Amino acid sequence: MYHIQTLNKISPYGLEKFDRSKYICGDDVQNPDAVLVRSASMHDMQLGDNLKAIARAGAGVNNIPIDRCSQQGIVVFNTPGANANAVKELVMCGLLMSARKVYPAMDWVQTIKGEGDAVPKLVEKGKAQFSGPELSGKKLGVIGLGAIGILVANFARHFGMQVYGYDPYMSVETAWKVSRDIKHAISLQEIYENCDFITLHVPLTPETKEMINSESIKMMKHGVRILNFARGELVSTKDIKDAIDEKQVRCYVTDFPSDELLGHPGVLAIPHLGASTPESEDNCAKMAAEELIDYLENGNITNSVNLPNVIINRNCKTRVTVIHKNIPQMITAIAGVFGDCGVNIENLTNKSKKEYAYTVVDTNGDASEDAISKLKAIDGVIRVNIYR
Ligand SMILES: NC(=O)C1=CN([C@@H]2O[C@H](COP(=O)(O)OP(=O)(O)OC[C@H]3O[C@@H](n4cnc5c(N)ncnc54)[C@H](O)[C@@H]3O)[C@@H](O)[C@H]2O)C=CC1
Ligand SMILES: O=C(O)CCC(=O)C(=O)O
Repeated sequence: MYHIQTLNKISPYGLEKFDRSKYICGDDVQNPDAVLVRSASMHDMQLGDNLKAIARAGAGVNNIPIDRCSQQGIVVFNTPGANANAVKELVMCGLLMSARKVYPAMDWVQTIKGEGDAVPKLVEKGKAQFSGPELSGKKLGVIGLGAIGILVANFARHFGMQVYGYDPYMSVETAWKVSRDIKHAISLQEIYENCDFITLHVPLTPETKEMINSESIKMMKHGVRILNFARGELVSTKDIKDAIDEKQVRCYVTDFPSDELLGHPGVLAIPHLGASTPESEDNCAKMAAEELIDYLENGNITNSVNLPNVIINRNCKTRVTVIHKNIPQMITAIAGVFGDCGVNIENLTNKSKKEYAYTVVDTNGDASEDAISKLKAIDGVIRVNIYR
């Protein structure tokens, strides 16, 4: 039996992918083979020797200790694009709310309850304080043109916005999806200096941490509106609050509230709802479950953030997979063990990702305990798995 520990509420649509004759799933599972997680932080968790994989039902993996996982041979998966439409739709809502003061206006209108026939008159009198600009004709800067950023950029054109996109790491494949009338910004400065609205869609990395700070805000247009549906740590809390107080920033919409931000005028705080739709929760859970199943049962890797993607049909008696450091002589050493044990290799695949590599060996022979011990003893080998 495989044991899957869930760390958050995971859609049943995903959980039902696990065949109950082979899998035990639950939040109380001990010593799991794999973990299925959404936003729960795993940084302080012990990663047991039996743990082979972690699947993040979502995009951001900053809640997972990736380096520690790689060192222990634990494959970390995410579900690229599976929640992008949900986030895009809430970003559109955020754009409108940052401009049209709908939220404070709805709060205010409740205060005139009980005024009887005077309500319509009071509405007409009171509404002036809540007027806000249209999006049409305004400039929107999208930072990060991945699964979400592209959808946001392409959709905002339908509001009549002029869209600037910035992403120095964009692949050619991704570039094909960007609408032709989106202006390709060649620097962040170009976005900061030109845009009335700026929306962040980058992962949290050492490079992006607090990228919105007093220096970057200084370059922006007076009265800019900033949206953050990516991660709270991308924006310096102190600097954004100061900039709002100085009216340099008109509104900050964030899906990542903190105590310091809640209640601050000009901050629209949403409780991390970007991906909270049944459709996106189903998509993410299904994709994450399928990734785990194919890895645990076949050693195939799809959508890993720390190891290369390797998907090979299994039509041999035995598959041995080796997670190892991406250093010279590894393939020779691994193949040598099979040769020394008199086992013929039918198929050998090796792929690498940065400092780590993955070798899949298919054979019609058997992998003896002796062979497995010898593989594990090779300098640079981190983990060996056998699939029969
Ligand atoms: N609010 C929510 O519920 C959700 C938030 N997120 C957050 O949004 C982020 C983006 O999600 P996806 O679009 O699905 O990820 P993605 O991986 O498809 O796109 C991220 C893009 O950012 C670009 N990028 C990386 N570093 C950059 C930099 N320094 N400057 C400009 N571009 C840079 C990458 O090239 C990539 O195209 C996630 O990492 C996550 O933190 C994602 C899903 C739901
Ligand atoms: O699972 C969630 O609700 C959060 C989604 C998210 O932040 C992500 O996918 O990066």
